[in-house]
Amino acid sequence: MAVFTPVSLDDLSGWISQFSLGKALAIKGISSGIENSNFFITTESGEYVLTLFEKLSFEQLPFYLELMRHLAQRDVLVPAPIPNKNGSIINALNGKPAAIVTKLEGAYQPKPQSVHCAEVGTMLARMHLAAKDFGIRQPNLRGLPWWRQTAPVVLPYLNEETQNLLRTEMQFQEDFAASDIYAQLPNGPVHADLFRDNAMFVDTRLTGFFDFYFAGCDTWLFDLAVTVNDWCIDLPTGALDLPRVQAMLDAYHAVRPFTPAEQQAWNASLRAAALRFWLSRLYDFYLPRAAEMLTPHDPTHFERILRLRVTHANPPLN
Ligand SMILES: Nc1ncnc2c1ncn2[C@@H]1O[C@H](COP(=O)(O)OP(=O)(O)OP(=O)(O)O)[C@@H](O)[C@H]1O
Ligand SMILES: N[C@@H](CCO)C(=O)O
Repeated sequence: MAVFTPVSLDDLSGWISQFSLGKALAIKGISSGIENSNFFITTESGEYVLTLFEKLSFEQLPFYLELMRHLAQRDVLVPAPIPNKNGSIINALNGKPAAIVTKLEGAYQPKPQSVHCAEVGTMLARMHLAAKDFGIRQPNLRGLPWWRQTAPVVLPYLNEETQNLLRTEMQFQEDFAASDIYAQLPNGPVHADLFRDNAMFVDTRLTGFFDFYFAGCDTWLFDLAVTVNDWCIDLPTGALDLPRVQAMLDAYHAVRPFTPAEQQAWNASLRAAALRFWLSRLYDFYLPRAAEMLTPHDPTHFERILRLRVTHANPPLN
């Protein structure tokens, strides 16, 4: 259950007249999201996704939706926000900010193979390049400053050995973020949450990335590390699957070649990406928000991934 604010066909019929999409024909709630109320809608012009934002405000939304518009205009495969007749892409519906975006074909790929990872690598590199001249800047709100706030909050829930891991990794990441190598890493707007359930495929053809609501400015390498840590692993152990890693890295590199600084920073970035999701999962697990309805994701998954990235040699960037 994940429609928090209901929208009837009647509600939609009046509201949709501000868009050039024809009459509303059908609306169906989508059950899988946990942040927003999402609906598939059908109008005389086709099928779309309607999202009512439950937490993000009118002031916060332009970064995400304008980024999607910017990318879609540059042929990056992402949902394109549909403007109303005044050009506005964020409009109130039933008391919430709402947007209509194009519907991506296909379904998410729960068991990606090398061919899927290569498609994702290519599109990720294209996305980074296309976002370079995006005019709105927002930091990654789940970056180092957020880790600094969150680590002390979750530490009391951990045993001593795990506390040591977290403290040691925080220090490692502080040093990394302050290093000359880090300062040389190319950066810009990134997705920052490109897990396998945030991309659609028709067979082996990628049809697009979605769920941009953790996007922000960070290093491109961090974004790639987040993506590799989910798409290219054996899920039960967290171990990297070398053919899938190689397929993703090769495809990315073919579009946007890695810099020498990135080659040196790869291992630290894989660790940073593991730490980011370990922390957010620990926080959601031990400090669930009052109205949270769904079971939180397992934090130990990213604890395992972090331990592996620290102790095992990781495949280099070529
Ligand atoms: N543009 C789109 N095209 C096709 N399907 C979409 C699109 N946007 C969302 N969906 C579908 O809606 C579901 C929920 O969307 P999404 O993951 O963005 O939800 P959310 O509540 O915003 O975020 P979260 O995944 O963090 O819970 C997706 O799993 C997907 O099936
Ligand atoms: N991708 C995140 C969930 C938030 O989108 C996780 O797996 O922890």
